[in-house]
Amino acid sequence: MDATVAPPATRPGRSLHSNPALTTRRGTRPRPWGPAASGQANAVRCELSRRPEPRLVLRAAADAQQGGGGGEAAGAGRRKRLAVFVSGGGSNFRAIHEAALGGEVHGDVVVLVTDKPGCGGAEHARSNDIPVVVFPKLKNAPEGVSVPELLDTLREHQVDIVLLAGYLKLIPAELIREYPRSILNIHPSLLPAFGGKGYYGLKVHKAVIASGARYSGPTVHFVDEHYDTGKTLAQRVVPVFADDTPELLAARVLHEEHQVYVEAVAALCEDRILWREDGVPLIQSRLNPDVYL
Ligand SMILES: Nc1nc2c(c(=O)[nH]1)N[C@@H](CN(C=O)c1ccc(C(=O)N[C@@H](CCC(=O)O)C(=O)O)cc1)CN2
Ligand SMILES: NCC(=O)N[C@@H]1O[C@H](COP(=O)([O-])[O-])[C@@H](O)[C@H]1O
Repeated sequence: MDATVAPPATRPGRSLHSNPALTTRRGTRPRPWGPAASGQANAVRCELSRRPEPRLVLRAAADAQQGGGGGEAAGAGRRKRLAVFVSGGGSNFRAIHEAALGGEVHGDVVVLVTDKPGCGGAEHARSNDIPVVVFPKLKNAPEGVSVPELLDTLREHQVDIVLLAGYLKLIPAELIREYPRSILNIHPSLLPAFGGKGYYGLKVHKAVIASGARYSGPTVHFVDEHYDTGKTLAQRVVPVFADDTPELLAARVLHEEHQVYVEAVAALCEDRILWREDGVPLIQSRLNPDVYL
């Protein structure tokens, strides 16, 4: 499918989602977020600035000669088979698993991969009869599999989509090639800021606070050969407060992670990811196919 979408002016009757340029209204002093506010549901008052929509030339993943979601209409197609990679507690894994069981995600977690077989994510998998595979093979995890063995295991489970959820090892290029435009990661900062080697867990939030940034939030991105350099698919924004600790900020970001990752995974499972001409992936709204997020 190659849908060229012209600006609204020439397309009466259909409106595209305007990219909101969040600006405070002239003369309005931005109000503080959250607890510092006067108890109202405060946010910076914004107005949508309607700019002429850029011409969107969109292609479904299949049409872009890539793997990943096919070209079926949104919501069509069989349930996707998911592999989730974790290294820690696995709260994002659990959010995705619960969304799959509850019907929000049109897929099923069929295998859990971890470098830490005793971690919370692996425990959750075992208690839900989801097979656990250890990767990579390490001194303290001799039961780990090699890259070819991992690929064979994912094929045996007929995995369609790979989801990294707090996994702390570099995904090898062989896996990237096997699953083009079908591997997602959740990172706890607004990439490209505060990403790359050494940026994981509380280290990310410590760096954000030390930088003086006033906003942070999670990024869902496609995975390429390097840490955190793949194409951004979705983000959420949270405030950073003056008295924040890394733990407080981590909890605020994690809450948003659980929602934005489930939304992104749901879109990938329903083939609602379209690729803009310049290579940026967009989520097609489930409610209105003319809206791209
Ligand atoms: N090929 C890719 N592999 C992985 C990606 C990716 O984008 N491409 N994302 C990471 C997840 N991640 C950030 O989101 C990330 C994880 C770990 C590190 C890191 O510096 N790791 C340390 C080792 C830490 C440990 O073993 O305890 C390191 O490599 O020295 C950075 C970013 C998952 N894989
Ligand atoms: N750079 C990778 C990274 O820092 N990932 C982060 O690890 C945490 C895992 O939590 P979870 O195990 O509860 O999902 C999450 O905050 C995730 O964004």
